[in-house]
Amino acid sequence: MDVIDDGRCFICGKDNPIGLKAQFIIDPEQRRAETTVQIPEHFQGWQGITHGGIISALLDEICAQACMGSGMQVVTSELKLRYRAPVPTGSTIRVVGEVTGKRRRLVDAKGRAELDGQVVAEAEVVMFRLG
Ligand SMILES: CCCCCCCC(=O)SCCNC(=O)CCNC(=O)[C@H](O)C(C)(C)COP(=O)(O)OP(=O)(O)OC[C@H]1O[C@@H](n2cnc3c(N)ncnc32)[C@H](O)[C@@H]1OP(=O)(O)O
Repeated sequence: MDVIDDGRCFICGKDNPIGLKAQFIIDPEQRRAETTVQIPEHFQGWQGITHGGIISALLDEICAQACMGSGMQVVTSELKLRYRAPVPTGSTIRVVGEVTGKRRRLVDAKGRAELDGQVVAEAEVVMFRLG
């Protein structure tokens, strides 16, 4: 399986006009990635509350970025999520991911989203290494 980054990812793509255009701080030694994003109003589910799928996508992406930042090309195989608190649209959240282990072609990672220092969602992710 080949994957291509053409800049149109709805989380990170610079060329996706309706995307979040997230930018990442990558620490390859710690196998860690971090981003801070403001959630636009049009990403709501319930009135005024960010859709859970958006939070999920951010946690998926940050874990993928932590893998890619440490030199591994991956796709997501499995994602387990815990939503701890609602995220109001318009708010700015910090999303952090890190690689926690490797098993043959599988890479384990975990991520968390924080609002004002409070963890609002956590994820455990299994990535599949390509190549
Ligand atoms: C520009 C930046 C973009 C960032 C993107 C963010 C990340 C994403 O959103 S990626 C997109 C979403 N993910 C996908 O589209 C992936 C879809 N899935 C697939 O393509 C395939 O299932 C894939 C590649 C994961 C595995 O494919 P395949 O070659 O069929 O392997 P498969 O036979 O299923 O598994 C190989 C081995 O790994 C094991 N395995 C795979 N996944 C898991 C898992 N989650 N847990 C345990 N074992 C697993 C299998 O059991 C198997 O083991 P064994 O060899 O012992 O039988």
